[in-house]
Amino acid sequence: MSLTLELMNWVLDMVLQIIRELLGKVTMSSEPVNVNEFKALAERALPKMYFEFYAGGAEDEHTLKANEEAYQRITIRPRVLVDVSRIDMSTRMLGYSISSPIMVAPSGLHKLANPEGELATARAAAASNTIMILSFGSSYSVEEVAASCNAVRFFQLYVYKQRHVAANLVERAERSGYKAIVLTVDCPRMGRREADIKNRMIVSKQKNVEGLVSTEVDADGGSNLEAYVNSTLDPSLSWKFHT
Ligand SMILES: Cc1cc2nc3c(=O)[nH]c(=O)nc-3n(C[C@H](O)[C@H](O)[C@H](O)COP(=O)(O)O)c2cc1C
Repeated sequence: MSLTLELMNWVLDMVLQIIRELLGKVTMSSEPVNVNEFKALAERALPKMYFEFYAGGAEDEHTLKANEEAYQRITIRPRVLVDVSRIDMSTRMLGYSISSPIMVAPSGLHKLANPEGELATARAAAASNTIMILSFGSSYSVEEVAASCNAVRFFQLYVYKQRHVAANLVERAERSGYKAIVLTVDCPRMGRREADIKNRMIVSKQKNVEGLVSTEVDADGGSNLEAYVNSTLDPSLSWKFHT
């Protein structure tokens, strides 16, 4: 009798063990393993308007496609029988050591995807021992991101028609310990992002310019975002730039 009970318990344990393993495998296999799978998850998780803001490009998206295809033309040439047991991809950027030549590029409005927005991105940059480039159009302010973690931070600057805005942001970034200014020079006009127009993409409050300029926008037929950028950024910015 006791032998039968023992046997039953043993079988039950085995079954539970197998179920646990199976469940484990199911969870593991549904974990995203590459950036395309993360993108598919984001599409499911985010409102269409926000997903297309992050994932979309301008006009017919020729440049977006060309950028992705460019990576497919890069081939890594393996050199066999080389000791790769210890790999060091670390490098230096403007004198700062980073774990690999990969940094966080500036992109605006992270809070549309997650309430922690750029605070979380900066934490991830710190954990990966790389540099966070905070966008001028961040959802959290220069100061809030600086206070949230000790990642090496650069600040990306757009130059507004009102030059005092750029001066103010540079001063605040310097005061908050940002180590470099990354000047964006390819946005004298916002690209015509058709998905944003169709979605009537609303530009959220520009945290960094609160109190400096009016954040009210007249959508003027285009997307709210396009109208905002085109009415604020200085299209006359050139090599002759002076304050
Ligand atoms: C959703 C999104 C938002 C972006 N926001 C900014 C920005 O606020 N400032 C900026 O200088 N560049 C911005 N960029 C441009 C990126 O920093 C980067 O230069 C561009 O995406 C090209 O790199 P990629 O081919 O790796 O995407 C943004 C790009 C995306 C996709």
